[in-house]
Amino acid sequence: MLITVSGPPGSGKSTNAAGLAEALGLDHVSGGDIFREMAADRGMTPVEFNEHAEDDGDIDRDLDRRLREIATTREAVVLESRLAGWLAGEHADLRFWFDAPVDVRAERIADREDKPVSQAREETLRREASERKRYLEYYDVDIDDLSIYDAAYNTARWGPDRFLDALVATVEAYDPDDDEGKVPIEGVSYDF
Ligand SMILES: Nc1ncnc2c1ncn2[C@@H]1O[C@H](COP(=O)(O)OP(=O)(O)OP(=O)(O)O)[C@@H](O)[C@H]1O
Ligand SMILES: Nc1ccn([C@H]2C[C@H](O)[C@@H](COP(=O)(O)O)O2)c(=O)n1
Repeated sequence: MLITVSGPPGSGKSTNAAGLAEALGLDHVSGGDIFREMAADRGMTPVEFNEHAEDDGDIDRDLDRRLREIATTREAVVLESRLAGWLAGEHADLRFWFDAPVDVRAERIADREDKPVSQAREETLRREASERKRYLEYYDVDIDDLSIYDAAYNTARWGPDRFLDALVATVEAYDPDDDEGKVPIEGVSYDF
């Protein structure tokens, strides 16, 4: 089984993808971990590397190529990244989208990164605008198009434990032999 988890910064992808993988006995592959490894290899912090990615399109393409490779060759994985659902395409059994209001996400990020909420909010909005433009330019992907997802959640509506229970229940209700309503992914240029 391949499950993808996508969403904006601070939506709870890493935390809940890890929990889901553990609950289901699947591997967890985090785009964030690979991104941080790539930053460390170049002697940069993730924040510096993020800024660098705005000028150097090869960073997104390199990360996304690695993630697509994983999506198309591995099984029994929860794959989590901004574009995991788009990258996995038809290889994904289930594609999830997580989100939360920007004020909530800014608070979470401020807490996680020990910075003022106003700074986290401003950085997050700026980064999202930059990513939106890059994904359109590189892959013809409109990140605001949620039509490809099998389920989209506002993680702020659920406490962490109840959210994980809801996710596990959704996966358990999944029938791999039933393709009814599955949205095909068309028009993406996997041009890494
Ligand atoms: N359902 C939830 N309810 C409340 N808090 C949550 C929930 N899910 C995750 N969180 C908290 O939100 C914070 C951000 O989560 P996480 O790091 O998983 O986000 P992310 O989407 O992976 O972010 P990024 O894209 O920036 O790496 C964490 O501190 C996590 O504990
Ligand atoms: N093309 C990309 C670029 C970045 N990501 C992810 C990986 C991390 O979770 C995150 C970077 O950290 P953040 O900006 O949220 O602090 O973005 C990706 O999935 N695809």
